[in-house]
Amino acid sequence: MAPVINTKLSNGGKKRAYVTFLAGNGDYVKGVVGLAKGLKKAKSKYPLVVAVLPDVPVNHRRQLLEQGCLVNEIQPVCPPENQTKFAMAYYVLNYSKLRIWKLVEYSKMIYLDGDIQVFQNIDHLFDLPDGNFYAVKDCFCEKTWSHTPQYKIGYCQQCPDKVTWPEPELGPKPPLYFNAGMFVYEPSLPTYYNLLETLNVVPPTPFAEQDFLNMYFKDIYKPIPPVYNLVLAMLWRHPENIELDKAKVVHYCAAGSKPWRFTGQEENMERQDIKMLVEKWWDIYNDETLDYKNMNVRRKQEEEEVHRKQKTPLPQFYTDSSEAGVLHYAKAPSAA
Ligand SMILES: O=c1ccn([C@@H]2O[C@H](COP(=O)(O)OP(=O)(O)O)[C@@H](O)[C@H]2O)c(=O)[nH]1
Ligand SMILES: OC[C@H]1O[C@H](O[C@@H]2[C@@H](O)[C@H](O)[C@@H](O)[C@H](O)[C@@H]2O)[C@H](O)[C@@H](O)[C@H]1O
Ligand SMILES: [Mn+2]
Repeated sequence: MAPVINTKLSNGGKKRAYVTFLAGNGDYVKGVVGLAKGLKKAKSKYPLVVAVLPDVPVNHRRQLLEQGCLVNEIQPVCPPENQTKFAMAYYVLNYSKLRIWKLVEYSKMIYLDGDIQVFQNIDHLFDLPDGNFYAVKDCFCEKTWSHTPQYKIGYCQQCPDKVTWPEPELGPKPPLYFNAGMFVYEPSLPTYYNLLETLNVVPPTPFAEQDFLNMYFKDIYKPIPPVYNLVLAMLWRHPENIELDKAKVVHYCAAGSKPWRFTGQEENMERQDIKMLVEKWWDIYNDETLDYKNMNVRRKQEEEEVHRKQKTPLPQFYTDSSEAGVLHYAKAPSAA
């Protein structure tokens, strides 16, 4: 019997963090910088880990460090050789997201795509019961789904009664399917290694790692409300399911909606709600008060103000170490 490996740190592994994924030397780094600033504006109390592929250049990594991100280099994950035509050619690199299951210094993490913005605090999602995989249901109505039977018959899980699933012809209804741009999960080495082993024997499919994760976690997947991952296509496909002003997380995944390369030319990009959401993204991206270096200055000023108001001297610890010029550890009072 193999010894049970304690994959959690000795401190009970209660560390939590947000995590995103960055590949290449292109403009997605802007998405991640925007996400880092959005989490700060939403006063999240957890850090943002950025899992970067080796091809992410040093100056992009520096930008992320300057925003207070924890940059963690990961190796690519390549699916087995296959003739599959991915819905988007670059989806093949998204399999590398699977490396985030190896981040076992954290007991629970929230994964967010780099084209996501967090407009309201979602830290409470870390308190969801362990042992499940939480994510928002996707929509099958965009033409990116034209290869699927559900698209062909006009079935979508967002409105399952509109076109009922024809079991006699197509067999059982597909299980609930989530968008893999945002999910709450628990890093685990056994799960990580089993994910990679399973990937080697499962043929790739058009939505790459999103299809794979849906297959792998289908028994523990628990849907959470769309306010936690507003897939933009929902605005024109299922407006009845959306209350835009309540959206805490917006996912700029519709074709042409990436704010940092927005032209407004693609289908649906002329909509006022899309333009408003893109503008909201830029307001955060351009807000210099959210830059980490400025936040540190502001935090120091706030602390000094508190000490001034309380007329309390700085703790002895700081004055000693500054005189001694070295940091020494304050001795904990003896238990005896
Ligand atoms: O050139 C790229 C393409 C994708 N990504 C990362 O992979 C995620 C998934 O890709 P994308 O969001 O474009 O897919 P969509 O949600 O639009 O289908 C992105 O959010 C980024 O975090 C990246 O870093 N560089
Ligand atoms: O690699 C597959 C990707 O699949 C998903 O995006 C899709 C999906 O949402 C479709 O339903 C939409 O129609 C489409 O626009 C959108 O790009 C994830 O957002 C992304 O993180 C990633 O997993
Ligand atoms: Mn995305």
